[in-house]
Amino acid sequence: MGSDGYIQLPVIDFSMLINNPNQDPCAYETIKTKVLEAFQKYGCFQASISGVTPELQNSVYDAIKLLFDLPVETKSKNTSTNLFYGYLGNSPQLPLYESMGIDDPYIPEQVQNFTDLMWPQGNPQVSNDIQMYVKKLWELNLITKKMLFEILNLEKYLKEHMELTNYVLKLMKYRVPEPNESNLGMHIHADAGVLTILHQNDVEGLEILTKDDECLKVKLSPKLFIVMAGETLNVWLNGRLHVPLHRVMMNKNKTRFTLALFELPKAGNDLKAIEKMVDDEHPLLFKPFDYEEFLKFYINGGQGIENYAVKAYCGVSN
Ligand SMILES: O=C(O)CCC(=O)C(=O)O
Ligand SMILES: [Fe+2]
Repeated sequence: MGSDGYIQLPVIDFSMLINNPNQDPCAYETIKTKVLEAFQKYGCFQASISGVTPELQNSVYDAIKLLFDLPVETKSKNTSTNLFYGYLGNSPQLPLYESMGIDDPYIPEQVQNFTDLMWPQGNPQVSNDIQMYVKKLWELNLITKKMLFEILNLEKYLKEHMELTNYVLKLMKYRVPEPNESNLGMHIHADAGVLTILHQNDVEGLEILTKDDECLKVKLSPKLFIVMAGETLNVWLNGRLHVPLHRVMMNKNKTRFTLALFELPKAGNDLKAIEKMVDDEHPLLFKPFDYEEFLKFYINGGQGIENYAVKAYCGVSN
């Protein structure tokens, strides 16, 4: 499966699809199949998309670097309605890690408010670049979800499920470990939400645990975005996909920056399997749950929590 400790993830080209009125229906169908197969086998894939120029990417990463160079008092002004998504840093558990989050980042004013908070004198360039970048990540999220629901014959459930979630853009930094420090950037975990779109700068570090229990590195390519399934998606689909466990290990002497668009459930909704996904062959795997209640359980170090936290919370034991 892997060579030289690297995982060979499927690479799927979306560049002809998004915003293309002359889209080839055959190409669309082929990609749909690839998406489903990738999610079933790996729980993730790498996507290429159009409209993200190297200039835009460089400019966004330059901006992130400037952001993390701001004083802690300024960075701490970044708060989020989603737990864990406001400014985080200096954690004894994850000393290398620092992050900031922007709620509903597809709304231009949200990004603008964030940059105004960080740079009270304004920074329209950074704000515009982040907005453009988020738009691309968001389009990729939407088309992936649409394809997945279509290929599973769940089109009629798509709209109602889209109303159950919101988005957070997370900007992350991993500093280089000191000689006496562990190089663990982030503990092994599965993402709890629906879909995550990840992009990193020129420093590798993401590792994925395969179904064969091998922890393999993801090969870096500035042109590729990682699309990853989260546990909530698998609750909706009653376990039809693989949800990958992953972690970050810092292997190089270079600071690592990551951008991630997380799709997360809104509080106050019952998250449960779509009826069509439950039958004799596929018995119910998860009890309905509320994301906020799950987070409370998680924070309190809930019983039985291992790497698959949602499964530990609402998995049906048999
Ligand atoms: O930085 C990365 O590449 C991964 C981050 C991650 O897994 C997460 O924030 O859930
Ligand atoms: Fe993650």
